[in-house]
Amino acid sequence: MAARQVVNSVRRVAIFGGTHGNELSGVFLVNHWLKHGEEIARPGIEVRPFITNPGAVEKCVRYVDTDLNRVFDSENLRSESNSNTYEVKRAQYINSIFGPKGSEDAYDVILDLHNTTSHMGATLILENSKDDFTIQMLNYIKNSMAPLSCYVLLIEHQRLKYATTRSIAKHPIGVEVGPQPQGVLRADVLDKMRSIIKHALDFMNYFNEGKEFLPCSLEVYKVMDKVAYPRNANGDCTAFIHKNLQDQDWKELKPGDPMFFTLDGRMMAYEGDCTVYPTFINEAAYYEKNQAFTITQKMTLCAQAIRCTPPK
Ligand SMILES: CC(=O)N[C@@H](CC(=O)O)C(=O)O
Ligand SMILES: [Zn+2]
Repeated sequence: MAARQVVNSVRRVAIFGGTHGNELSGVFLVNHWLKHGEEIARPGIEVRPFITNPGAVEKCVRYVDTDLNRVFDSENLRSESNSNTYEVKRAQYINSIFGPKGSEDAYDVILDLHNTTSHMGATLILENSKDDFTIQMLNYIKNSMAPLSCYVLLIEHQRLKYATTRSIAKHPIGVEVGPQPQGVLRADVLDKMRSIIKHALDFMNYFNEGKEFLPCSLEVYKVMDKVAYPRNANGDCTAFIHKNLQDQDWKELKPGDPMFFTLDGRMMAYEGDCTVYPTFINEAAYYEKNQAFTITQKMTLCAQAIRCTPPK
């Protein structure tokens, strides 16, 4: 018989919005749920909606001093940390409520709501390829979203991984839906995000009720690299996303395919040595990070069956 993991029931869940203040689906959903909690209530689970970066939400900007979704590392979270930017202080506060990161007291699950200007559709972001509970949840959400596509981006990578706000939970999940311009709310994007949250909460409810989730496999796109914009000596971009690549997130990019164009009419091709799957193509927030798109490879993860510890 295949092994089955017995996991504790889910007790505390947070839904974060406004980690980036100009990504409005999460801001409006969380503010709505703060007033009308029935939609996200599930028996026996404390579900807490929370605006993580109110200063950035107020100004409708990504961040005030520094990107909140990059500062949840042990260095910044140490209370004696001498960085006292708005976001680092905020990170310490958030960690004191929903963490501490890596401890038994941390929240079980954090769903962090984001939007992208890229054509990524409904995307779930996974941080750990060995987290069977989360893989099972993402598999459930993906199947429940069908026939709508729902992609899973695995950001586990030695060099490229970043310290996210949600990473203080035992099971962190990023919800990334696009395309939506910064500071804009689109109904189609909001609907997708809202369904993802419904299915995530339903999964945790069924799990707590004792339902067994059988072994599963999940197709994910694993982050392999990022591609920078070509720039001149002044640091200005000299080439931009080619029209053949625009909106082609999750589709094959082959060596020789057009990648960038220059204003003087040159095309620059992708010169990797194998077919890859680009995503976060032309994400507005990544110009300052000098990231034109992310390169991923498709792979399949497997998770053992899971079942909740029976109540004593
Ligand atoms: C466009 C955007 O903000 N994306 C998120 C992805 C994530 O939450 O992992 C970020 O860069 O923090
Ligand atoms: Zn974001």
